[in-house]
Amino acid sequence: MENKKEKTFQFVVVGGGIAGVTCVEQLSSQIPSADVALITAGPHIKAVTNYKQVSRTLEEFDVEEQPSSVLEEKFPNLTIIHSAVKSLHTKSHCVETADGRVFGYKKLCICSGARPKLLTQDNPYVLGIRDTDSAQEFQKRLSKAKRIVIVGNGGIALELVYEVEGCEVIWAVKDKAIGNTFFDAGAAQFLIPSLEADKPQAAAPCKRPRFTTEEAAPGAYGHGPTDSGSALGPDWHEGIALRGAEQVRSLGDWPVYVRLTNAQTFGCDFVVSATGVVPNTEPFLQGNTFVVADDGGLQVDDHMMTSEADVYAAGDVCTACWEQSPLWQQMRLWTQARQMGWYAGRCMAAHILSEPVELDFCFELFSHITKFFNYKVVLLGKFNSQGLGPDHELLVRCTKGQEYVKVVLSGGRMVGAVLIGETDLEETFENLILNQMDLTPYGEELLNPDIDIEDYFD
Ligand SMILES: Cc1cc2nc3c(=O)[nH]c(=O)nc-3n(C[C@H](O)[C@H](O)[C@H](O)COP(=O)(O)OP(=O)(O)OC[C@H]3O[C@@H](n4cnc5c(N)ncnc54)[C@H](O)[C@@H]3O)c2cc1C
Ligand SMILES: NC(=O)C1=CN([C@@H]2O[C@H](COP(=O)(O)OP(=O)(O)OC[C@H]3O[C@@H](n4cnc5c(N)ncnc54)[C@H](OP(=O)(O)O)[C@@H]3O)[C@@H](O)[C@H]2O)C=CC1
Repeated sequence: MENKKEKTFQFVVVGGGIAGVTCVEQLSSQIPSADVALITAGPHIKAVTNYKQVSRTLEEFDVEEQPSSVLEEKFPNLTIIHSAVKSLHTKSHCVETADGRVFGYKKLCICSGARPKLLTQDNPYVLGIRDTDSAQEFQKRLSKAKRIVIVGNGGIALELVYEVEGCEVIWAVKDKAIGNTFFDAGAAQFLIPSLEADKPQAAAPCKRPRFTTEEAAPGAYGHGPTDSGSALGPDWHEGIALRGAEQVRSLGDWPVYVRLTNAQTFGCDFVVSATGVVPNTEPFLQGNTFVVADDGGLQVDDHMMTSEADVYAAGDVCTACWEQSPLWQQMRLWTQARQMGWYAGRCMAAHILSEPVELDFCFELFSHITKFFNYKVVLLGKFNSQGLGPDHELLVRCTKGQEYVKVVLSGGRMVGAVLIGETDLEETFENLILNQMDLTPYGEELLNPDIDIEDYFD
């Protein structure tokens, strides 16, 4: 391999998604003279735009698909190589691309993302949604569909059941409440009426969601991964019509049938498997000795380093295996991909410059801003009481159709919160979680709507 190397770069980053691009930007601005290469399978790169720090840990931004030349113009020492990495040779510090080229590295960061974890593989009637291509394929199929089955209860399913119009939607959920990855049953109950109501911008004329509470039978149907590009992100469905063909077919005439574990069988035009993701590790594992976490991600330490020397990883492909703050957990999200990519770049540069680097503050507190069913949603800390014992306490305030506020207390201290609607509480609650003040004296007054909580804690 050694003598096949076309060039050796100081830094090589694999993957043009948000983690890889942020890592490259960080490396290029920290050491402008360094030779940096970004190797990516897809034709475009993802860039963070309109970045806004909302509070100490909450951030909001847009994501834009851009031609890679924009990045190369910004950073003259950056080379972008459009090819998939086929193999990695950690001993000789080089990667081989699908078009047969070999590049050496001093430090490497793997940011190859993840792909949909489909119910079954290689069935043309089961789709996953990940990148622009798979979203377009979904839209094309939906335009002719009269009934679809959506399996899964996480972010993608929540977005789809709200957005899809003109097509009967059967939503197969194995939990008792909707949105289990983000919400508890109370928040789910608050959101349900939005599914039945007309959407603000347009009515949903033929939307007939039906809810089941059983898991899809494992022998359902599958289709191979279609995910060479980067993952979609906030507002991915804006600008693409998610409208079906409106009329319902007669029974007995469907291209595919899904049998659920509650013994019900549904015919449909196709199945969307919105059942989570699997990290893209394949080309990197073979011949190397990476330690892989239970969820299939490359294990990384508090410097984003994998178990292989000089190899870092960031974003959806990695699993955070450092001793974590009691208020943070990994979720494969846009924000964490940006934060990890940025921090990995910082660590790689610091290691080359022999400078110390400490775990970034953003990993102190889990925070996420998003939108579901047209409501602003803010999640902080252990928002779903993750990992807490039975002695934790919940305070809830709910105004139907307007807001849902839940606070998680442990030992009298706030450790998490769910804020749905325009509550304006995120900054105050973030502070209360970060400073771990004993809130026992305030009791339920904490959520009293007649008290201006911001003034209260000033
Ligand atoms: C439909 C959808 C909606 C979402 N909505 C939200 C949201 O609202 N908020 C939120 O926070 N998160 C959201 N997410 C999650 C978010 O998109 C991901 O967590 C994030 O994009 C991960 O970024 P990444 O850079 O790690 O990986 P990706 O974006 O997957 O990028 C991986 C990159 O690696 C490249 N690659 C892969 N293998 C190779 C290889 N062998 N060689 C070279 N290159 C390779 C790919 O081409 C790609 O460019 C959503 C995800 C989906 C699918
Ligand atoms: N607004 C946002 O922040 C959004 C974020 N995303 C992110 O994109 C990624 C992909 O989204 P998504 O695919 O929805 O993944 P998620 O991990 O969010 O959710 C997967 C869901 O599928 C369920 N599930 C898994 N296997 C089965 C099965 N065999 N039968 C029935 N249900 C099953 C899971 O249940 P269980 O948990 O019990 O295993 C879970 O409810 C995630 O990282 C997600 O966080 C996506 C869209 C929007």
